[in-house]
Amino acid sequence: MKILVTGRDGQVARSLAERGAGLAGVELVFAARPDCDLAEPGSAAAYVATVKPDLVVNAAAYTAVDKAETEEALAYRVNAEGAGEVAAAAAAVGAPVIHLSTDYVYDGSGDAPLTEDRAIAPLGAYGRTKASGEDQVRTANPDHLILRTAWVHSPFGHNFVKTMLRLSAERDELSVVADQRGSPTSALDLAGVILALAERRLGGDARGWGETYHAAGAGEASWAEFAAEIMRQAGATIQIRPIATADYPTPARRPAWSVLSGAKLRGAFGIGLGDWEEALLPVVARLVGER
Ligand SMILES: NC(=O)C1=CN([C@@H]2O[C@H](COP(=O)(O)OP(=O)(O)OC[C@H]3O[C@@H](n4cnc5c(N)ncnc54)[C@H](OP(=O)(O)O)[C@@H]3O)[C@@H](O)[C@H]2O)C=CC1
Ligand SMILES: Cc1cn([C@H]2C[C@H](O)[C@@H](COP(=O)(O)OP(=O)(O)O[C@H]3O[C@@H](C)C(=O)[C@@H](O)[C@H]3O)O2)c(=O)[nH]c1=O
Repeated sequence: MKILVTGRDGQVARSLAERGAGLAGVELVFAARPDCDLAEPGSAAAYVATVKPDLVVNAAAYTAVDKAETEEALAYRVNAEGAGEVAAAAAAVGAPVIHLSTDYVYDGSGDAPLTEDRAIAPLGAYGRTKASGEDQVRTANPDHLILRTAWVHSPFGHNFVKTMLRLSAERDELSVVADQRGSPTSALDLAGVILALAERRLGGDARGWGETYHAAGAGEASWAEFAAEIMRQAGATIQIRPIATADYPTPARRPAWSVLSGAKLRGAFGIGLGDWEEALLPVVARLVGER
């Protein structure tokens, strides 16, 4: 069985490569950006038609949250139209698609873990383009799973854990927002869940497909608490100073509350991600070890 993953060099794709290496009966094919460029109409269709996968994971995306405020047309092309084209290309070869979306489709209201039936209302351009991407995937390929994840970190690419570790080597104190709460997620754990879902589907069990699920680390944290735990695990002595969002101005607005409930995914498939603090341990250990 052949699984095609777009966005070869991203955090989730590289985690899929690591977790999926040596899986019996599964061939993973990774599409690099030039070969399957979601910004180029027709590129995904041609690539998918050539590879003829049994299942597609769309892990490619425009993920620069602040930059998207001034590049929304490009972000829309990649995250909305491009995602729709990947899903349509999968449908054309009879393949189901697993598409990744984000907690930034929510407006940040709430004080209990969000469930998937909550109305979406993105605050920024990135979230808007991802919300539209969900719709385009649903329309283009009814045989889909949309997984909304959040606050993704890994030993790969760019992420908050790497930023915090880099800054901790340069400063004595770090100011980090304490009034945005969410669900830190290890891309490695997420990859394990994606592969489990894909294997079950390729084994012929399509129950639970055609739906949207949350797939994020269990528990919750503010960015400041996330940063403090990163420092604790890294053995760094730097002080994390909790601040308000207003004291850390950014071009894009971010949700104040985007803690995601994993109950629907667990109910449908009996799987989910573990506690975020535990999932962070191997990531921090690897990154500290690489220094
Ligand atoms: N990172 C996070 O915190 C979160 C991510 N998500 C979602 O999860 C998914 C995976 O995210 P993650 O792995 O972290 O993202 P990354 O930013 O690490 O990787 C995204 C990949 O997409 C590629 N890409 C960008 N533009 C294009 C394009 N035009 N055509 C083809 N490929 C392109 C990038 O290529 P290049 O390497 O050349 O830049 C990169 O390799 C995305 O859908 C994202 O929206 C959801 C919630 C949180
Ligand atoms: C670097 C830094 C950030 N912050 C704040 C800014 C922001 O509110 C929060 C996170 O900042 P970042 O810009 O690193 O993270 P951001 O790019 O907003 O991360 C998001 O990426 C996209 C792709 C998603 O889908 C989301 O789930 C989420 O993971 O931390 C500080 O308070 N202090 C700091 O020193």
